[in-house]
Amino acid sequence: MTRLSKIFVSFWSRTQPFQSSGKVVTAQWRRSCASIAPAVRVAERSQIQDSDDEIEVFEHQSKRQTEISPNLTDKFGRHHTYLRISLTERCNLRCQYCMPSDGVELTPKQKLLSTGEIIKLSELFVKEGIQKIRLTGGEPLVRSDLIEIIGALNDLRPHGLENIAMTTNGITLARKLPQLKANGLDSLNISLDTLIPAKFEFITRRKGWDRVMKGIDTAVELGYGPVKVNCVVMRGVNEEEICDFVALTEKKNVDIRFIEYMPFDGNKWNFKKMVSYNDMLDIIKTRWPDIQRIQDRPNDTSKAYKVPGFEGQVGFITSMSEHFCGSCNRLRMTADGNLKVCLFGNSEVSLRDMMRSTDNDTEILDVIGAAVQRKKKQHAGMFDLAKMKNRPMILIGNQQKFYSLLSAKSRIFNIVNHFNQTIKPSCAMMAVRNLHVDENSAFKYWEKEQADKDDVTENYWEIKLSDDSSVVKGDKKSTTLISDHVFNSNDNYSNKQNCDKQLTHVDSSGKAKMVDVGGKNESFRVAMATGTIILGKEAFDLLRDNKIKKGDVLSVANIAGIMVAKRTHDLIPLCHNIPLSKVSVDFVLEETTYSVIITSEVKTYGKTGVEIEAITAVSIAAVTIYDMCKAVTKSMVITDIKLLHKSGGASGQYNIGEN
Ligand SMILES: Nc1nc2c(ncn2[C@@H]2O[C@H](COP(=O)(O)OP(=O)(O)OP(=O)(O)O)[C@@H](O)[C@H]2O)c(=O)[nH]1
Ligand SMILES: C[S@@+](CC[C@H](N)C(=O)[O-])C[C@H]1O[C@@H](n2cnc3c(N)ncnc32)[C@H](O)[C@@H]1O
Ligand code: SF4
Ligand code: SF4
Repeated sequence: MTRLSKIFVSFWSRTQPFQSSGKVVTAQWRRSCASIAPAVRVAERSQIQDSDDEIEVFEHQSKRQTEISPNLTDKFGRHHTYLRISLTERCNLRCQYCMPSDGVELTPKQKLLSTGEIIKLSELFVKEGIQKIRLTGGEPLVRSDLIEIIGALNDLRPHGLENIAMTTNGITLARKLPQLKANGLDSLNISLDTLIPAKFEFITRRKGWDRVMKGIDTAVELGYGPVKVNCVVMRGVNEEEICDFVALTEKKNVDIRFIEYMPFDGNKWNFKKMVSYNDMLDIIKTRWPDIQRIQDRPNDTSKAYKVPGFEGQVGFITSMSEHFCGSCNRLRMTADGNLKVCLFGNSEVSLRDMMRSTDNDTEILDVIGAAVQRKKKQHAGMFDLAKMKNRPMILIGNQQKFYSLLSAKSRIFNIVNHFNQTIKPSCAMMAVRNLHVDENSAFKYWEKEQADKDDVTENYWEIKLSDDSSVVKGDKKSTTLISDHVFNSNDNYSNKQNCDKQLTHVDSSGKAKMVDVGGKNESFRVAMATGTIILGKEAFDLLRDNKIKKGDVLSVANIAGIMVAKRTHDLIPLCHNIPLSKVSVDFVLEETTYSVIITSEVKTYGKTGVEIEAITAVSIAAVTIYDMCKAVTKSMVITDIKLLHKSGGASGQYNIGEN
């Protein structure tokens, strides 16, 4: 059968119940003979010969009766009724999976779409058949004209716009939502990857967990239902929290959507970090075996599930393991005005330039139509995607610029390398550790301190930064000064703590003692710790590719961390022997700094906390990595070991940065 006749059959069959994936689906979509014509023209124009199997196109029952323009119909018969507009490249978070810690180089303002241009393009698209517009970014809430834009979109309803939606990180949502709703915002998706505040700070590199939670609650209170919560699941980062997220749906009308981690330029995607739909479902089924698959909403990216009796629901966005390109109805507009017909496609056309050079809408529509025609049937598959060039999720700009931005951490790594050759390793360790305390500000402070010193004596060293070849000069004395600066602030903290509290591990005669915890109440206790080992390029590459001669480094380090957590009381003199209910040790490979970030989580139901166990697990995992890689290099640095989070017990919750 030729492709053309297949399309005819396909359209005819939509007026009948038809068979799909083994079950009968009643076609909700009705289309007049007249409206078939454009699709036939599409097929003729693109001269498609026998291609792969026909794509099933599911369209939802639209209140709108106007025809979808052929400009928005691709050669596979998919009607594009959903436009995602990125309003900005800027963001007040720095999620690890989305953007580098230093941010991305921003496009100059004059190259970004103005308010008027966004509204004009939206109108053009709506008149062609777009029924839903989602505002996204970057972070759409940082755009000051957001309320105005939503109001203007609201005015497009008579032309057929049915839904105005927004995806946000929720940081400033609670305050702004009432006005956004009043202006016409219909639906809300809010991103939240963890229920642990300290982990939020780790993932997003910023504080704000409680503000996001407040945003979610405000959205529920204002009647958004269900509020969709996006959770990108990454192995070793938050897959342990999947059930906690599901539990949230018991009392809240939220739709928690677990998203498979997707590869974008610069986000260090790695197959091992991705937790697949099936794996996530298995985890949930261990606690709720009766979780049920429920009807998806039309054109949803997610596969919907519900625990019987729970108010909300959960879903899985399976872009990697089971793509949903067959029912794709999406187009995207980047903040600098490029039309992107596929999230993973790298072909883009500038509607901004068209719009700025002509008043003729037909010319713009022709460009849109041609781009839609070029849309591929589906994305390339996760392994190929990982190798492809595509914008980072947040970045709207030039790829090379993005790559030339070296993170502060990689600058620090260069410094370590240099230190190791020129001054005492202990100084290097100190400087690195202190720069790590707050890598940006410490680095700037250090640069500022050294900027005026241009005489190089034997006590001075100089460092060439590989990103811009600039030279930073310093001396050993001032390295120590930086150390004093940072240590002092920490010392102040610990001195204060010591003043406030009596020493619990020393008796009245000054002799060390083990605290008697027999009288304490038992409670559920959790501790999380983290640490970093900087390996250097050679060892890092070998470890990443699992080619270290001694064996599978991360597996051995994982076991070492778990084992030692259980034996902590044998190693740390005054530590109690605590029955642990769980120990996990996870690793994130940081390509830019050639380092491994280790996190551990330890749980118990007992009379005393497990932070020492968590810190010990991280420490020994790091030392194990060192041991297994030392044949490759000896200049590895173990650094930044610290407690991230502690909860349970009478002393309350501790989150790094908060207390
Ligand atoms: N493959 C693919 N995945 C997408 C696309 N759009 C969104 N996603 C995935 O969906 C996740 C959540 O995106 P959202 O901005 O909340 O949008 P959405 O899921 O399309 O939202 P709804 O309109 O509510 O269906 C993203 O992180 C992606 O993983 C797309 O066009 N293609
Ligand atoms: C790019 S953000 C923009 C909107 C807003 N700043 C936010 O975070 O919700 C849109 C969605 O993409 C998701 N996302 C970003 N990078 C991703 C990745 N590598 N894999 C899967 N989802 C990702 C985010 O979690 C978020 O839900
Ligand atoms: S996912 Fe959203 S909140 Fe996070 S960095 Fe990207 S744009 Fe910002
Ligand atoms: S990958 Fe491309 S074709 Fe597939 S669903 Fe996403 S935008 Fe559509």
